[in-house]
Amino acid sequence: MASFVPRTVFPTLNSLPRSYFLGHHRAGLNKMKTMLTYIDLVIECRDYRVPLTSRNPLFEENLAGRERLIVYTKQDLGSERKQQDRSRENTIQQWHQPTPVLFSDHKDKGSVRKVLNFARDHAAAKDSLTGSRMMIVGMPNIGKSSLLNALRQVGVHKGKVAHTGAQPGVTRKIGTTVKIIEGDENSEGVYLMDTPGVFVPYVPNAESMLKLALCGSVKDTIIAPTTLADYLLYQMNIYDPAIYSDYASPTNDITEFLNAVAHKTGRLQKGGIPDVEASALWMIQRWRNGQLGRFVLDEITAESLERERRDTEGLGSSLNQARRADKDMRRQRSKRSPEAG
Ligand SMILES: Nc1nc2c(ncn2[C@@H]2O[C@H](COP(=O)(O)OP(=O)(O)OP(=O)(O)O)[C@@H](O)[C@H]2O)c(=O)[nH]1
Repeated sequence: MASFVPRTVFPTLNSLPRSYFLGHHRAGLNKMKTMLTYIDLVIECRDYRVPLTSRNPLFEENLAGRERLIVYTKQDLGSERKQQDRSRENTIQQWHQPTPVLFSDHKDKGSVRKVLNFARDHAAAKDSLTGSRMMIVGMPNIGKSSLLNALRQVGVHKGKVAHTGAQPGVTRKIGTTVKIIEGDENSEGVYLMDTPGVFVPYVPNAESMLKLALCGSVKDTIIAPTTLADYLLYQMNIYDPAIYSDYASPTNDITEFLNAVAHKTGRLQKGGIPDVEASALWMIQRWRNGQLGRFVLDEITAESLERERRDTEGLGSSLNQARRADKDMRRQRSKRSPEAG
């Protein structure tokens, strides 16, 4: 029997939107800038599955001058092969030096405690009677509010305060400031401020947009579910096609794959026609929940990290240029196909 050969490249989709920088992202970022004078530490979240793609240069440019801790969230969703994970994490930590880096899973108290210990040490070094104020920032749906809730739970044993959700944009305004470490006779304790997710102004290539959408940073209405599922199939095949063996045989054909999933899971329309869209959304959701393999989407090597730094340099400051380019692209796309907008 011929062995299965996965695709080694995903087709370039020039018509894919490359921007998702919304009004409340801009407003949120502006507000964060005005709050910066009150902040001692910025906790910047990035997604463990896309360490490169979830970097938003806007934070570095706009929140400069404050110490930063980078936390890679959703560690549990990107790890299955422990040995590889550790080596990847070491490479990431070296890349960021001297900025400190931690990895978190909001349900793992050990990893949450590491963030708390960092915050405690940082506050202690400041040695202020009025305590310490920190701000948590990151791309939409990256897990900021979940981490804030977990820090509060582990730190001061109080329940959830910030709303969380599986779609981006649950937090739309700078709002909840919560105590995460109790004070004592020397200090008032540590407070953390939640902020809305801010998307990168312009995504450098279509594949990065697919990665961000797959990880949930973009609303599911922006990219066709079958396109996203095709990208997921491409990534699953590179990782190990056996992870979907309950639903389909190894394939590079998204229609064949979704038809098989629809039949296997009973997602059929009238007359037994496979509901490919519902099947696509279901597969994407399963992957997002870690039920369809846990693996990262960004290749992490010293070279890929350096390449990414070069590619995204200056992207934050070229916001207007990025917006114009995106508008042009949309205009061209709607001329070609009215349904693609
Ligand atoms: N498996 C896993 N899921 C997580 C983790 N952190 C957050 N999530 C999930 O990711 C989704 C988004 O989490 P939120 O905390 O609402 O993300 P946010 O960054 O505050 O989102 P915005 O409101 O868009 O700014 C939710 O479904 C969370 O349950 C994590 O460490 N592991």
